[in-house]
Amino acid sequence: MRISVIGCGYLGAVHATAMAKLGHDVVGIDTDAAKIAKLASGVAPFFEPGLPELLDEALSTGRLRFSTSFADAADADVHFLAVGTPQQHDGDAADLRFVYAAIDALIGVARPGSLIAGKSTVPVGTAAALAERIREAGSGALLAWNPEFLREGFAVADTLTPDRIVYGVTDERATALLDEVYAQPLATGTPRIVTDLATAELVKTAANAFLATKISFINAMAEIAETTGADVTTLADAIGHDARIGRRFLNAGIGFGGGCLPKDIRAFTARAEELGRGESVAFLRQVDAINLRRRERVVDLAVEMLGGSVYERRIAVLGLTFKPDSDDVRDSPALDVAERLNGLGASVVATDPEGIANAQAKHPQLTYVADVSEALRGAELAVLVTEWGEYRSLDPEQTAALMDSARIIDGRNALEPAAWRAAGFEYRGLGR
Ligand SMILES: NC(=O)C1=CN([C@@H]2O[C@H](COP(=O)(O)OP(=O)(O)OC[C@H]3O[C@@H](n4cnc5c(N)ncnc54)[C@H](O)[C@@H]3O)[C@@H](O)[C@H]2O)C=CC1
Ligand SMILES: O=C(O)[C@H]1O[C@H](OP(=O)(O)OP(=O)(O)OC[C@H]2O[C@@H](n3ccc(=O)[nH]c3=O)[C@H](O)[C@@H]2O)[C@H](O)[C@@H](O)[C@@H]1O
Repeated sequence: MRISVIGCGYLGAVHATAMAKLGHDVVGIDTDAAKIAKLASGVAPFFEPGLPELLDEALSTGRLRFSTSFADAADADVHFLAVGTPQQHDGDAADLRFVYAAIDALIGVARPGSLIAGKSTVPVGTAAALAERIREAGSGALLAWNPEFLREGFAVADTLTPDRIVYGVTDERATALLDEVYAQPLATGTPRIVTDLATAELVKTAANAFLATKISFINAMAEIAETTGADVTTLADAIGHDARIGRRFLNAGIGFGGGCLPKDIRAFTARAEELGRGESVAFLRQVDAINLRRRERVVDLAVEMLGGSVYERRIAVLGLTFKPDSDDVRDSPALDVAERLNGLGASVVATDPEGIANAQAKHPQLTYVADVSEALRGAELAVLVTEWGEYRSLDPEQTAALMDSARIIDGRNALEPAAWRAAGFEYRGLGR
């Protein structure tokens, strides 16, 4: 099939490349010329394990190309819409301007009978409004919503072998086209849910809201554990054995960040309020508040451990990205903690295996070093805020030898407390 992917950010670049891997003839379109030039030359514009190899392979087969011109999408059978839907600058709602700009551009080129399949995460009701806009413009293109559930760091596998595929459709022709697109994963038994537009949009929003709630639930338990001397990690293991609860997404720590969970729960709340259903998801405000409190907790702990002030004290911040195996620092709790400590006058030295360039672009005033040993050297406190494998496997004795004082905050509960304490560390986790 001929496929266009509109918007080649984290989602779109992976989707375009994976579609070529599935045997389709793909063009990726983005308004960012620098990004398109990189992708076209085989360079992934962000860190995602497995993507460079897949990109190379797809480009070499000739099945994948990139362009800044919507005209190059004109002959596609299916256009995937993967532009950003960030939080508005002055509120919680999603900023849909990129979605509308892309739809308007597509209306100008899409063939009658071709399908525009939305992958971006949008407030419920958006797809119906877009379908109306397409119809009013007299375009014969169809619209479907086909939300995406990939996780950064596992994006390639999540796209090639998804847990499920959801189509929101109003026309059987859309289902048939999407079945052709996903023939390969469907043939291996991937569950396919065909529904209406609103349900498809809501499935995505609900999934992210649930995941965020699960994380804030365990972080709320961490707060109680901190007051009672209980251990939240043991608690998570114990409740996680109940298959109805499950252990995944019960890791307490400095909480969730990234380009999706935080903005998606806020956009959901804003949309529900618009619909007069604010009370139905009012708990999501608590989910957000619990999450943000965890960042403050780490900063308070740092102040406490350094005897009341971090001013001019050297602190090594290990991690900048919102999670390991990503270079994404959008709404990163790790970067936020580094920034807050810096704001209190601490002498912060931050490090990350992949996130320094993006962090530097956002917060140029922080001091960054590429090497973790250099970050630790002379520090009076280490704060682990992104659980990269290389930080998890740090040797406590060697770490103590590098630092001025053996103090560590394990903001992701990723270390073995006994081993660090045995090496002389004052070790503090979150809720343990
Ligand atoms: N990042 C992720 O892991 C996932 C993201 N999503 C959703 O996918 C959407 C995109 O997210 P990301 O890829 O992370 O965002 P992003 O910000 O990395 O990428 C968006 C891209 O769209 C491009 N763009 C903006 N306006 C355009 C236009 N009119 N025409 C063509 N391109 C245009 C931008 O230049 C940018 O490259 C969001 O709605 C997000 O919630 C959903 C699942 C996973
Ligand atoms: O809509 C999206 O963009 C995506 O958002 C999340 O994926 P992602 O943002 O890549 O990252 P997650 O693995 O979900 O982690 C999100 C945040 O939660 C934190 N987290 C995760 C799990 C946990 O137990 N505890 C915890 O604090 C992570 O450190 C990270 O900051 C969802 O997991 C994807 O299914 C979804 O497609």
